[in-house]
Amino acid sequence: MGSESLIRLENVSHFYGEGKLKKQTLFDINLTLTAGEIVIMTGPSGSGKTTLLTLIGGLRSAQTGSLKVLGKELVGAKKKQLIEVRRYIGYIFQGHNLLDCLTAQQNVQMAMELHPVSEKEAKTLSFEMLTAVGLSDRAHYHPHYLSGGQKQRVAIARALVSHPKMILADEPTAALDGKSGRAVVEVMQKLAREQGCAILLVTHDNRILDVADRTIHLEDGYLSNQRLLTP
Ligand SMILES: Nc1ncnc2c1ncn2[C@@H]1O[C@H](COP(=O)(O)OP(=O)(O)OP(=O)(O)O)[C@@H](O)[C@H]1O
Repeated sequence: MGSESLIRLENVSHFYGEGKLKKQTLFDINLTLTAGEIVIMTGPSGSGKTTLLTLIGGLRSAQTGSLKVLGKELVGAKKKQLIEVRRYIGYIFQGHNLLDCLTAQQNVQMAMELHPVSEKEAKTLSFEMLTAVGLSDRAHYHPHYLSGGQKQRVAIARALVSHPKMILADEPTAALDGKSGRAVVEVMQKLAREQGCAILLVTHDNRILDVADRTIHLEDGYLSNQRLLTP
C-alpha cells in the first residue's frame, strides 16, 4: 500500500490500578494501521480489546511505549491533545448510543457540531450520509421506531459524516442477526474504501471476518496471529 501509517504502536503496555492492586492488561503491543485498511481484532472476553481500542481512540491515557495516532504521540499527552485527536476518529460502539429524543438525522447531525460547517450544510451532509447507509426514508424517525440494524446504521452514518481518518468499532454487530450484521459491516467497508479511512473493528462475530484485510488476535494482553487475508 505504501501509505503512511495512521496508527503506530510500539511496545505499548497498560496497567490498571495502583500499588498492590496494580495489574498489567496489555503487554508490549506493536501494531500499525494504514489508510484504507480494515483490520479486525478478535480475542476472548477480558483479553484487553476494549482497553486497546480506547487507548488508540484517545479515550484513555496511554502509559508506556509509543502510541502515535495521525503522527501525534499519545503517551504522556495532555487531555487537550487527546481531545484534538478524537476529532479525527469515528467511534461505533455496541449500544450505538443514539439519543432517543432526536430523529435519526439529528443524531447524525450532532457529530458535525464540533466541525466548522453551517447548520444548513450539516443538515445536507447528514441526510446524504443516511442515504449512503440506505436510510433516506427513515431520516425523520426517532430511534425507538427503528430496528436494531437500522439503529446501528444510523450510528455508522454518525461516525462517518465528518469524514474521520479512522473508525474504531467495538462489537458493532453484537446485537444484530446475521443478515443485519452483514449489511452493517458491508456499509462500513464500502464507505471506508470510498473515504480512504482505516477501520479497526473488534468482534466475536466469525461471520464478518472476511471483510478484513488483516485479522489480529489478542489473548491475555498479548497480540498475535497477524495474518494477511488479501495480498
Ligand atoms: N477500568 C478498569 N479498571 C480495572 N480493570 C479493568 C478496567 N477495565 C478493564 N479492566 C480489566 O482489564 C482486562 C481487559 O479488559 P477489556 O475490557 O479491555 O477486555 P475485552 O477483551 O474488551 O473484554 P470483552 O470482550 O469482555 O469486552 C480485564 O481483566 C478487565 O477486568
